[in-house]
Amino acid sequence: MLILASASPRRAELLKQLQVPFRQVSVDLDESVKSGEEPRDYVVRLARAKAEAGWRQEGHVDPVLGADTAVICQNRILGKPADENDFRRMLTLLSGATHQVMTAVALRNDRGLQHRLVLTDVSFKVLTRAEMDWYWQSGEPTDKAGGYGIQGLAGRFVTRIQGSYSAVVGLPLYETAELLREQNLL
Ligand SMILES: Cc1cn([C@H]2C[C@H](O)[C@@H](COP(=O)(O)OP(=O)(O)OP(=O)(O)O)O2)c(=O)[nH]c1=O
Repeated sequence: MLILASASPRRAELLKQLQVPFRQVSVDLDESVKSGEEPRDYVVRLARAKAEAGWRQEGHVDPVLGADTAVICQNRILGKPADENDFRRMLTLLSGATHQVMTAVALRNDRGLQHRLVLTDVSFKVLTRAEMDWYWQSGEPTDKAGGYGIQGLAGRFVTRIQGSYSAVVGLPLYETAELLREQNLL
């Protein structure tokens, strides 16, 4: 059975849309950025590392999917906010601007390790202080790259998206289906 190497409930929900049976495991990884590493290299490296870690952890038998999402603004990688100040710093960068969401998905099986990288542009309205306060109070930002979730309350801040909605939420469905089909898993 396919394995999703992710603790994210959102990724599991998205993968269900592909109607392939899977089980979910979590893997523990160092997610720090290497010095001088380009954002796209970083998300690809992490997605591949998650798939590889799952493959090793679960005994090199079942195919394993891993994914990683990062929000890139002014060539800076915004991870999950460490605290409220960090959240405000991130939302101030995103306010009234267009940023890029990078999601990589990787599939490891006995034939090797494949991946896809998906880039999506997301534009935000100008955010007021009151909107930032309200959004922080909701509790939603804490576990999300860039400090927001497009699928939740922050949906109202998004004026435009160009690319893959499912990739922004955490798992690009078209590209994941493509990877699975190539390996005769779909
Ligand atoms: C930008 C954005 C991110 N996110 C989420 C997707 C990811 O779950 C998370 C980015 O962190 P990740 O480190 O990619 O993933 P994760 O730690 O949640 O799960 P795992 O490593 O176990 O697979 O932010 C949203 O849910 N909505 C959004 O609009």
